[in-house]
Amino acid sequence: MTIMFNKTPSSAAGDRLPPRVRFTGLSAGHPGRPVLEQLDGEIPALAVTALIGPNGSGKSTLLGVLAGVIRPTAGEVRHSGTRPPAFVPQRGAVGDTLPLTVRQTVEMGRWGERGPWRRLTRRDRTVVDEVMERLGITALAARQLGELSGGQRQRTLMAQGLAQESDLLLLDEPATGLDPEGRERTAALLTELVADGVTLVHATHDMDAARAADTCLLLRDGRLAGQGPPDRLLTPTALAHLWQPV
Ligand SMILES: Nc1ncnc2c1ncn2[C@@H]1O[C@H](COP(=O)(O)OP(=O)(O)OP(=O)(O)O)[C@@H](O)[C@H]1O
Repeated sequence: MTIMFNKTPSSAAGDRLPPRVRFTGLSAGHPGRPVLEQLDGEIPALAVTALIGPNGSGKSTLLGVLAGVIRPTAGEVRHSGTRPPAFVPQRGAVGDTLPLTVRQTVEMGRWGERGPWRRLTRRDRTVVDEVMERLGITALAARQLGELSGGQRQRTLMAQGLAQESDLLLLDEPATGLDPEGRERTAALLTELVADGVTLVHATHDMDAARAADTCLLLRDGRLAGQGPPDRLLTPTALAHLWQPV
């Protein structure tokens, strides 16, 4: 098993960018539970990739591997970026009872840069201010995480991810449970982030969000069932096959 970070991305003008992440023969899972089996694929740079598949097909596990929080049991994951990825988990995965305000939660996004016990610099505070403004949560700064609605908590976690200023943002179902306006704002934000130089991967059950992505990875029972642009990949036949019982 190998995980590599390449510090020198080649970006000669006009060249097709190398993928931000390439994985080959990738197997991974949880203690006593193998999930992903022998995946070969890539995450194109400066694009939105949607991970699609039924419940339990391995989307969150793949995000965990890309984020570096789950170690592959076999295969290779090769990163071409210069910064560690930022991972935004499903909002349900974050405890309601954590005694943290919204601002403190977003500030944790700077810990990778600063360490948890150091004072934040002026620049750190500016980054935190900017991402909170961008996500529309400035007015919630002093509220406890546990007092927020689902959508507000989702935006707070997203702000924490953005505060890391990574060039690879991994989002686990960022729009689940949001109202239509919230889903539209999330979709617009993803497009803006790519324009800002971020590579995005999001797991989703929302077919509109998947169709708006540049590329899709279809997972079925821990295996890669397809990879490519949504108009080619998300055909009625492919989707019917994906959701057939294994
Ligand atoms: N912490 C864990 N320990 C053991 N098994 C786990 C753990 N997390 C997930 N699993 C199992 O791994 C498999 C893949 O789960 P994963 O969360 O990656 O699927 P998913 O495609 O993201 O599902 P969903 O759409 O429901 O979020 C499932 O069988 C799940 O039960």
